[in-house]
Amino acid sequence: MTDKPKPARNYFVPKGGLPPQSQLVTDRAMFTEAFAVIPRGVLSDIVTSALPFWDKARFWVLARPLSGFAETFSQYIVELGAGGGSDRPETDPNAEGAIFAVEGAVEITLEGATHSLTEGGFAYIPAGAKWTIRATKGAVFHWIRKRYIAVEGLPAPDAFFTQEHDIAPSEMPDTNGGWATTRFMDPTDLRHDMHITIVTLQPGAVIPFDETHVMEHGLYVLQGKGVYHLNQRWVEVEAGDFMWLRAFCPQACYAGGPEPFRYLLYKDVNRHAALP
Ligand SMILES: NC(=O)N[C@H](N)C(=O)O
Repeated sequence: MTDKPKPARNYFVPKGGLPPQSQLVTDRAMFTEAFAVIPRGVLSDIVTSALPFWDKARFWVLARPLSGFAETFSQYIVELGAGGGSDRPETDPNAEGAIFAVEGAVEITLEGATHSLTEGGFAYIPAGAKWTIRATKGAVFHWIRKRYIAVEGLPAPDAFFTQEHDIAPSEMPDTNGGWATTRFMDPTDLRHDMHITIVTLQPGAVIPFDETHVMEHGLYVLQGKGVYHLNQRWVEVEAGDFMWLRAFCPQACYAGGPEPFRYLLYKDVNRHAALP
C-alpha cells in the first residue's frame, strides 16, 4: 500500500503553471447544511494550523464542532517533523482522543509505558490522561477528539493500543465479504461514547440503502475510490479525501476499483440524546 495517494500537503501547481479556472483540481470541495467534502487537493500548505505546546508539527483541521453541542468531535491530520511532538498534547481535561497512524512512527508515553505506533497503529486516550507524543523520524497521523460524556455509575474507559491488522473485520450480513468493518472499540463496551472503525468495501460492493441515523460521522478515505450518496447528491471521493456528515445525513455508496475502498470512520454512540 506504499503507492496509495496521499494528501497533497503542498500547494498544487501543475507543470506549465496554474490551470484555467475550468480545470481546477479542487472543485469537488463542498459545504452544505448536511455535509462537507474536503478533497485531498485542498489540504495544502496554506491551510495548516499550529497548536500550543507542540513543536515541529502542522495540523489540518478536518472537522470541529460548529454550532454548540449539535456536533461532537474534531479531527486533525497531524504531520510531525523529525523529533517533533509534544509533552502536553491535549489542553482540554475533558477531551478523550484517538490516534490512528498513517505514515512513519510515533511514540506515545502514557502511565509510564511507551507505545510505538506505525501505519495502522491505533491509540485510545481517555479524558484527563497525562501523555506525551514524539516522532523520532517524522510521522503523519489522525487525531480525533471528543468531549467525553461521563455517566454516573459507569467507569471511564481505559487507555488501549492496538493495530488494525490484529483485529478481525466483521462482515456485514449477506454481503459475501464485500462490506466489512474493523472495530477499534468493543461495541459491547458502553463506557465508550465514540466508535472508530475502518470500513472496507471491495470493488463493486455497495452500501445499498441511504443509512439515515442520528450519529455524526467523519470519514477519511484511506485507500481506493468510491462514489458517495450524501443527502441526495452523488460525490466522487478517493484516498486522501475527507467527508464530514452531520447527524441524520443520508449516506450510501459504491466502491470503484481496482483496489478496495477503505475509510476511517468516527461516530458518536451509546449515550442518551441530550435534552434542552
Ligand atoms: N457511512 C458508513 O460507512 N456508515 C457506517 N455503516 C456506520 O454508520 O456504521
